[in-house]
Amino acid sequence: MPTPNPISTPTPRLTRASAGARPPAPVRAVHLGLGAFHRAHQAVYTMADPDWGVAAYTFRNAELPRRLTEQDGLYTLQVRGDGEPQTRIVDSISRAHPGGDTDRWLADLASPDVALLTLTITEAGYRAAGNEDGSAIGRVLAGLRGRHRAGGLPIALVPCDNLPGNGSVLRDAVRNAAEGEDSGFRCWLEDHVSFVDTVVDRITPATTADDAVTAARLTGFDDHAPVVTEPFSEWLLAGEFPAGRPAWENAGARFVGDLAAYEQRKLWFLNGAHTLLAYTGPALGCATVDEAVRHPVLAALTESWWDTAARHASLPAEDLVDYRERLLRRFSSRGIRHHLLHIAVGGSQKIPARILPVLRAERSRQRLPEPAIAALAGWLIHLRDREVADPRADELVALARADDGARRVLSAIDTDLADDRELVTAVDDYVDHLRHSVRSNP
Ligand SMILES: NC(=O)c1ccc[n+]([C@@H]2O[C@H](COP(=O)([O-])OP(=O)(O)OC[C@H]3O[C@@H](n4cnc5c(N)ncnc54)[C@H](O)[C@@H]3O)[C@@H](O)[C@H]2O)c1
Ligand SMILES: O=P(O)(O)OC[C@@H](O)[C@@H](O)[C@H](O)[C@H](O)CO
Repeated sequence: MPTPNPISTPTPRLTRASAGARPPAPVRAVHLGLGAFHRAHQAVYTMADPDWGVAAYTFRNAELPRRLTEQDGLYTLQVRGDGEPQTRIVDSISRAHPGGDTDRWLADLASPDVALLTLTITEAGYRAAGNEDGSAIGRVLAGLRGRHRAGGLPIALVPCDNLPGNGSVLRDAVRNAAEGEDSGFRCWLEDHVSFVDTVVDRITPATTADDAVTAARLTGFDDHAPVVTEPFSEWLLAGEFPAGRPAWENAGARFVGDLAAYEQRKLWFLNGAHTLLAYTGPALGCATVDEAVRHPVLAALTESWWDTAARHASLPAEDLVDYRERLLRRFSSRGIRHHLLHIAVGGSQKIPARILPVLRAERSRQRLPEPAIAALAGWLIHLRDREVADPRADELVALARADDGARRVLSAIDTDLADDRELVTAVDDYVDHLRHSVRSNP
């Protein structure tokens, strides 16, 4: 006998009403660069303080804010370790807007209720000058100008991108962009705008179509904007919040006096290893971080990178041992499929902060550290063979494809290293070595 068809009820769309969520909190924080990471990190910390709601803006994307608006700002966070994912409905985004909604942006930044602006605009976002049409820095400057005119209440700017001294980098970018402005506004910027330094950490890959299917299975809601992330999360901040801030510490954020040692640990050990794997992994046939750290050659290179970086790091050796062990577990997790080619974007902005400080320290001791050379050689292959997404792509691809490509590419990021013949030869030899490895392990 045929089994009768079960009566299927449609999965309800995720909204505040269907999920029984609280009404949106009043907007007191603005975010620029609404993507996966903001939703897995800052928005989750802000949930710990129900008095604070976020108005979140993308840079250009209009689709994500449309989906989030249809869901009253709600979305599912899937936290994936090695077992069944845990889910959480995040409700701190009160409004979502496309970056092109300029009137709303200016009104939000001028609002006396708004006390802070967080940013995830990628490393490249800090490069573009404020006067470049529609640049992130230009938008921030326009917002601050409007705030100054509207009464000039103080505000904190909180960059959450993986850059050394991200608060200072943002302050310099805003100051430079404001050079032609009137002195009243420039003085207000100095006195009333605080630039907070942060170290942010939570591995959050780009969302895939399957993630929505899993979210529906786990929560019973149809969610068009889910995010997948890992269990680990860290947020360290140093700076002033002159108009107040959410109680982010309730969710584990830490406010510290000096970030330098933590920043070095994060950028060298986590992001440096990611950068190394992003450029060597694809050359050895690996697509994701977890695959790469299971490849014996890449696993050995990663350990060797950490040994090399540890020789020059400021934190005590025992802290670094713990950190490395935990990193290896995070990188190996099968719950997170973190694509190497996604991490490979923007090498010209990342290599100088993550690989070169260690390389310079090693060269000053006449050592040729294999993992740093491997990262540079892998980057060269990437520039020669792949479609390159980098703010300096045109220039770098042309340099990489020239006869003495290694020297030329190095000269674009550090002229002293480009004059180091032993290093240039080692990078060239490593390119041959990687290409030979691919041929031997197709
Ligand atoms: N994803 C992570 O694991 C992670 C962890 C720590 C820090 N971060 C930081 O967050 C950033 C964003 O990561 P994500 O996962 O949200 O990426 P995403 O691709 O989901 O979103 C990126 C956001 O940045 C905007 N953007 C892109 N180019 C820009 C530019 N030139 N100027 C201004 N804005 C720009 C995009 O429009 C989008 O809103 C990263 O670049 C990194 O600095 C990410
Ligand atoms: O574009 P990047 O290199 O800044 O980021 C890619 C990953 O290395 C990064 O997003 C890490 O997952 C993150 O920094 C973990 O906290």
